[in-house]
Amino acid sequence: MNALAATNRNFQRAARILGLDSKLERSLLIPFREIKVECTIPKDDGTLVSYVGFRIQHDNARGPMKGGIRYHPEVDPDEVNALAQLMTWKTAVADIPYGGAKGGIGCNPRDLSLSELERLTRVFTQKIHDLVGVQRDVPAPDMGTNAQTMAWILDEYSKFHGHSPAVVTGKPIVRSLGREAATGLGVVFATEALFAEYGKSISDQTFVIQGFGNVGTWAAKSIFERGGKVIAVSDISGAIKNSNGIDIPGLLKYKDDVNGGNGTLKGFPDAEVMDPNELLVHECDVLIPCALGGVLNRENAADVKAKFIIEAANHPTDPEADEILSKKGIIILPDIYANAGGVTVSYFEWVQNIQGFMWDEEKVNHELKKYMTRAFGDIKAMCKIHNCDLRMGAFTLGVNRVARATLLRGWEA
Ligand SMILES: NC(=O)C1=CN([C@@H]2O[C@H](COP(=O)(O)OP(=O)(O)OC[C@H]3O[C@@H](n4cnc5c(N)ncnc54)[C@H](O)[C@@H]3O)[C@@H](O)[C@H]2O)C=CC1
Ligand SMILES: O=C(O)CCC(=O)C(=O)O
Repeated sequence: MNALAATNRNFQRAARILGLDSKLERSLLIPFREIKVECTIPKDDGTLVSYVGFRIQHDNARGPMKGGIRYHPEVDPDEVNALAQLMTWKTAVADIPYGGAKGGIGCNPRDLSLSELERLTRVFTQKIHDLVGVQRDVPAPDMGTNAQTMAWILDEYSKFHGHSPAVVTGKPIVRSLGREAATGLGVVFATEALFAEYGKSISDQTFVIQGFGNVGTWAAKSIFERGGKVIAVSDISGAIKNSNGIDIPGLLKYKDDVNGGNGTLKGFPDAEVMDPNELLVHECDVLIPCALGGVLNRENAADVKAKFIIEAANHPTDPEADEILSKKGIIILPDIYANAGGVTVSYFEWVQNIQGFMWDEEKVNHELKKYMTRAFGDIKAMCKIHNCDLRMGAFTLGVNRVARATLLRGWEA
């Protein structure tokens, strides 16, 4: 099922549970604005190459729209639309004063040099600068982008509008303490909130992680620091396993030492190579997808052996897989809650930039834990009211908050 159909289906199930009026339901589903731009840049050898960039602004009933920018070959309007919609429900679940948006460029960042990536980012910013803004739409990193990308956007945007640090979040560490780690650390705080219900702790569980980029590395590091055993990980280059637990600091150092920090886990000596397709169905307590959407589907769901799935990636579980996994009794912590740590710390960064005042990292992480724990309690309350699973608990929570804000603001033009 494509990403948009899957996301719409979850939204519609929540709308039905909440008994939303059909006109309100339709209005919440249609994006506020869809932007599609051509981005042509000269390559380093002087030849021209054109890419298509998107920014889909889904909803702003609760505040400025917010969400990452993805550089990936599979970026297309349906995928970005689904991701933008998920941001609307996610910011509402986290109860931060934002709506939802997402952007992306259909490109493979690994095939572009640093200077080509900079030119592409600047051209994209020139094309969208008058439609984003501190109180309008605030981008951040996602797959294939990082703090450097955000610094270029800030610089380019500021040429048009004056210095505007709060126009993007996830900026380099000098401007944003804690944001780089936030999604992965938030995933671990979310897991701890879930485990509290089951009397479990990170240190007595085994973990399998798909994707070893921003989210996967920080989740793995935080799990390792708490005594959890990461027994298999994968990235675009392949998958590795070690039933005694992978030495995560060693793997991070290995990845950093290869290719100036852009390395992969390929060739890491203290683990066995495994089939990446086997990784998702590997025997473990907790499976954490941290890469692409739709990786758990009707082809592999029946074979999943994990007891818990923590959705660090956006929409990693197809609705068909959701049904199969639920019937097997596997507990799924849904994306719009599990990976909300990133946007929550983005919110802290935005607040600090607007105030011109910087928090220390201890405060950032303390507040992050508070927000993640509170949101879990709010989701559980919805599960109890509507007698539903955690995904519908999170969706009904998010959709209800956005629907209430929409109705309070009124319909008149
Ligand atoms: N960066 C952030 O703050 C947030 C990211 N997310 C979601 O988390 C996921 C990962 O994002 P990031 O870590 O930022 O991206 P990233 O670009 O830093 O890392 C992605 C990782 O996935 C790996 N990967 C790509 N294709 C793969 C495949 N077929 N099999 C296994 N691994 C593969 C890459 O090699 C890389 O290790 C995405 O779904 C993103 O939307 C969600 C919330 C916030
Ligand atoms: O930090 C942000 O604003 C957005 C993060 C993001 O794109 C996501 O949560 O999927």
